[in-house]
Amino acid sequence: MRIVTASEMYEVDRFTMEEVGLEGKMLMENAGRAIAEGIMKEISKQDEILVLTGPGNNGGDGFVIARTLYLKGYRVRVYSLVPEEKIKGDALYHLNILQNVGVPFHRLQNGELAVRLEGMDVIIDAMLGIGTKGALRSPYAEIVDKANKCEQAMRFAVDIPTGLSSDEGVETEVAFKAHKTFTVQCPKESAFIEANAQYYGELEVVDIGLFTESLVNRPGKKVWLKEDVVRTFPVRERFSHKGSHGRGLIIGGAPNMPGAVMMAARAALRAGAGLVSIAASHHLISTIAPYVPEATYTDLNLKTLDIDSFHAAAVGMGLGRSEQSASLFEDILRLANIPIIIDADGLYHLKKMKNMLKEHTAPVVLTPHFKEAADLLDTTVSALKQNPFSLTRAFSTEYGVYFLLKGPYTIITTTDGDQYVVTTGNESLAKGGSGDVLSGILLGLLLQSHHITEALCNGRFIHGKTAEILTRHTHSRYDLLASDVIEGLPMTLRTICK
Ligand SMILES: NC(=O)C1=CN([C@@H]2O[C@H](COP(=O)(O)OP(=O)(O)OC[C@H]3O[C@@H](n4cnc5c(N)ncnc54)[C@H](O)[C@@H]3O)[C@@H](O)[C@H]2O)[C@@H](O)CC1
Ligand SMILES: Nc1ncnc2c1ncn2[C@@H]1O[C@H](COP(=O)(O)OP(=O)(O)O)[C@@H](O)[C@H]1O
Ligand SMILES: [K+]
Repeated sequence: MRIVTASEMYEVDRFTMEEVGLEGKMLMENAGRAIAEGIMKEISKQDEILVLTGPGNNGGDGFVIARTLYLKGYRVRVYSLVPEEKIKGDALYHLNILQNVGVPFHRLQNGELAVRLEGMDVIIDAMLGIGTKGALRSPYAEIVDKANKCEQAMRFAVDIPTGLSSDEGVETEVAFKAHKTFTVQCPKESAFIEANAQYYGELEVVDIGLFTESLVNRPGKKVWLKEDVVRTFPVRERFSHKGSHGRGLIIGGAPNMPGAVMMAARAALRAGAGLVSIAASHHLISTIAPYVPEATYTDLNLKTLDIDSFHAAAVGMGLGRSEQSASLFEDILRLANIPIIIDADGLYHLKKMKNMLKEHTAPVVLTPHFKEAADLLDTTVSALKQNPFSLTRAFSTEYGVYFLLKGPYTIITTTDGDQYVVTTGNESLAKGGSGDVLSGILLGLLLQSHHITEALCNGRFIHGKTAEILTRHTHSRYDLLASDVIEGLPMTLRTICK
C-alpha cells in the first residue's frame, strides 16, 4: 500500500480526474460515504454528532459524511468554520445538497462553540486536510483545542487530523487528537512519525477509487502488509536439502555477551536457515553450544575463517567495543564478499569507517535503532524522528546500503531509495535482546530469499507479528522475553507463511 506526501496525493487526484476522467464531486461522494460507513460501525443513533468543516475539500468530505449519517437517522449537525461564500467547487456542490436535504447547518459565531461542543458524543474533524500549510490560524487552533478537551466525545478525523502536515519534517503545535483517523486512499507520510501517533489514533485507509498508478515509476514508499508476506515468503521445496536454504555465519560473542549470538543463531534456524555457524571466541563456544546444538562453531580467527564460503553473515551482536574488536570488524568488512548484516557493536565501529561502505561491492544491511542511526548519520535522535524517510533515504543512496531503521514503525530503505514501513509488534519488544533476535531472523530469511528487500520486510514483519500473537494468547506485554519470540516463531510461520 502506497504512502504519499501531499504533493504525491495531489498528483494522484489530478491523474484520476484529468486522465481517467472521474469527477471530483464523485470522488468526494465516495470518500464521504466510505468514511461515514466506517464511523457508523463505532457510534450509535442516540449519539449527538458534530461535524466541524473547513473551507476546502476536506470540509466537502465532511458535508457528505454529515448527509449520509443524517439520512440513516443519526442526530448530526454541521458547523462550518468559514462563511458559506468562501466554500467553492466540489465542496460547495455538496454543501448545497446538504442544505437541500435539511441537515442542520450553522456557521460558527463567537461564543457559540463552547456551548455546542459540550455534551457532544461524537466530533468529526473535516476542517483541514492535505491542503494545510503551516501552523493553525484562528479560529482553527482554538476550536481544535476545545475539541481535544471534550473528554467524553469520540473523535474522528477525516484524511488527516487538522493541524498536522501530510509530510514528515513539520513540528506540530496544536492538532486535533483523534481516536481514529479515516485516511483517503493512501496513508500520508506523517502517519508514521512517532510524535503524530497521539493525533492520528487508530488509522484506517478508505478506498475511494483513486488511481495510484501515476506514481509507479518514482522511488516510493509503501506499507508492507500480510498479503505482501504471503506473496513473497520463500517456498520450501519438497526435494530441497539443507544447502538449498543457505549457509549463514554469525560473527560475535564477546566473553560478557554470550547471549546475543546464541539468540541470533537460534532465531535464524527457526526462521528456516539451512545451516548456521557461529564464529566466536573459543572460550565462549563451550558455553553457547548446549543452547544451540543445531549450529556449528568455529574460532573467531580471520586467518582460518573463510567468510565467503557462507551465503550471508551477520556481525556485531555482542561483538564488544574494544580496539581489538574494532580492527576485527574492519577486517571483516574488508574481506567479506557476501551479503552482510551489521548490527549493535558493528554499527558502533562502523561510525568511524563508514566511507569503506562506498567501496564495498557486496550488499550491506544496517539495522540501527534511532540512537545508533542518529550517530551514523551525524544527526540527533529528534531530527531523525522528525525526518526519518528523507534522512535514511539520503544515507542509503549515498553509501549504497540497505537501511533498516528499527522502531515501532520500522522503515526499510533500499539502495535505490525505495522505502517500506513495517508496523507489526508492540511494546513487549522494548527489551534487551529483541534486536539480536531480529538480526537472526533477517539472516535466516536473507539466506532463503532471492530479494534482499523482501527478506528484510518479511523478517521484520514476522518478528513483530510473533510478539503480537504471543501477547494475545500466552504472554503479557511485560513478561515477554526476546527468546520467547524465537520460540513463538512457529505460530506465526504456521499461520501466515504456510
Ligand atoms: N479529488 C480530490 O481532490 C479529493 C480530495 N479529498 C479531500 O480534500 C482534501 C484536500 O482538499 P484541499 O486541497 O481543498 O485542502 P484542505 O481541505 O486541506 O483545505 C485547504 C484550505 O485550508 C486553509 N488553510 C490551510 N492551512 C491553514 C492553516 N494553517 N490554518 C488555517 N487555514 C488553513 C486554506 O484556506 C486552504 O485553502 C483531502 O485532505 C481530502 O480530505 C477527498 O474529497 C477525495 C478527493
Ligand atoms: N514499542 C515497540 N513497539 C514495537 N516494536 C518495538 C518496540 N520497541 C522495540 N521494538 C522492536 O524491538 C527491536 C529492538 O531492537 P534493539 O533496540 O536493537 O534491541 P536490543 O539491542 O536491546 O536487542 C526492534 O526490532 C524494534 O522494532
Ligand atoms: K481533517
